Amino acid sequence: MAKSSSVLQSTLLPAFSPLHKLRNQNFTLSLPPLPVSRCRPGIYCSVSAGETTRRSVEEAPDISWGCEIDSVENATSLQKWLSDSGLPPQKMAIDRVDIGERGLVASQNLRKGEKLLFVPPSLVISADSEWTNPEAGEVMKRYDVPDWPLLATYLISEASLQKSSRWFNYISALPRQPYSLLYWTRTELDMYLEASQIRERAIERITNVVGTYEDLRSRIFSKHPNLFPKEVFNDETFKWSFGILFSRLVRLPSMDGRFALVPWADMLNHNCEVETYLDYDTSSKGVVFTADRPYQPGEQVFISYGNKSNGELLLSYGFVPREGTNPSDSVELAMSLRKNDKCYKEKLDALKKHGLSTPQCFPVRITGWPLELMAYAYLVVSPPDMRNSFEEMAKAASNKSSTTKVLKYPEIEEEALQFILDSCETSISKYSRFLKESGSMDLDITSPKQLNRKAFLKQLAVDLSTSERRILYRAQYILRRRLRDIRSGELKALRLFSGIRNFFKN
Ligand SMILES: C[S@@+](CC[C@H](N)C(=O)[O-])C[C@H]1O[C@@H](n2cnc3c(N)ncnc32)[C@H](O)[C@@H]1O
Repeated sequence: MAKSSSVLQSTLLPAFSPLHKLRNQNFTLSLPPLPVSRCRPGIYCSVSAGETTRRSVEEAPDISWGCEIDSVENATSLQKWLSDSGLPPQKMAIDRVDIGERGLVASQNLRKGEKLLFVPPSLVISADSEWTNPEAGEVMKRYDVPDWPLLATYLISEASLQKSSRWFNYISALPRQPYSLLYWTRTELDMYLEASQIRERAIERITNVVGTYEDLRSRIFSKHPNLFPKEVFNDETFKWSFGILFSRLVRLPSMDGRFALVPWADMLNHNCEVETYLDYDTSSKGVVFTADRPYQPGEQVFISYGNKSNGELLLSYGFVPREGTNPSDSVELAMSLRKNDKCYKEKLDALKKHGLSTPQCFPVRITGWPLELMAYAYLVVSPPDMRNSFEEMAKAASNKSSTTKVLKYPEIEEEALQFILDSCETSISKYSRFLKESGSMDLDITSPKQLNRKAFLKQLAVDLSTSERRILYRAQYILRRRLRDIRSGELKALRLFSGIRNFFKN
């Protein structure tokens, strides 16, 4: 399903499309935003289960690199290797933490405004990094592969070379199974995220990853099987490498917007209340962030992954911040043209002309909804005698309108608001049904490990649904109040009118 508004775009949002769609275009990726998340001790998500994974496991070997996400041992070796390789002495250390399992913790007082990290470019992985297997790198460059699939292939290539790769210590400390919706099976997505539009986004993303791998396989790997053997470069290893990229890749604005994996910096967890981002510092020539608050020794240090909704955080990073703590939270509301509309085709053509469709999703926030959504609602409810305005409405709904003028059609405002309210209520009822049923949902468990996984996924889905429904409840409240005001205003006008009429009669 398409999304028209750019409200959710942030500089740190990964946008990813398969090669067959984006050939010769640059992939645009970036890192994530920052809400406070709840710690869920004792629940781990390290087991693959479900039909997709089972099938893949039969076809391809398990990922044999990386570690359990809470492993501090590998992180300690990483820390040592980084300092031996030129990372300056740090005021933070890797440790087990309440939020995010492993994270960076202040080892001394940190001042607000202080620059931290200073990871040199030699320790950063980007599209320009040297390949331990130079022939494989040459082939990928010859095909002009864009950054995202290039980096995904690079990561697999280096991981498979184990100790011969200079990144061995880094890769050993990466999670063997990154938390991300890429690891949810189709059944799990359908069962747990049935009410949320994030389900569609996850399916789309999984399809893109599979499509990208298939494209690389048919165009490049199959022609160079010695350099890219199937046992190493397969859909399972690509799921892993893309999972790592989605949850750890950053865009560095001061390095010409380059995408990079920054060892050490990628141990920082996200907090919605923090407003500081990673970037390259031209004066110190290293990747830094500036502390936006003081930290005491032992306190966990956070950065922002960008202004992302809870759904987007779940999609890329596999966690949902605690309800009400994410000021950037939003929910996608789906709206559709009415099938029995006499002007259905004309309206659809107008939408298509501006890159929109039916159904179409718009982000609703706790503070309100975008003007594009209102324009779309006007188009849906407008009668045939307003056909001259269809074009203007579709354009305004697409966010491409050059004027900042707010569309106003007083004659259909009430109907448009009622239409949005109906869409909200349809969506609310889906969330309520899921939340009610989730209490008695059969988890179909066959082992204790699966119990952990299923309970974990279900909890994430409940948290996401609760936070998305909360935004819709707020929208419902505002819409009802507005409609009440309009209707009572009309009533008053009507009374006034009949009063005047009676006056003249008498
Ligand atoms: C860039 S890595 C941060 C380091 C990571 N904690 C580790 O141990 O490798 C991003 C991952 O950290 C975790 N994470 C980051 N911020 C979090 C938060 N606020 N709540 C829960 N998990 C978080 C998620 O698993 C996410 O996919």
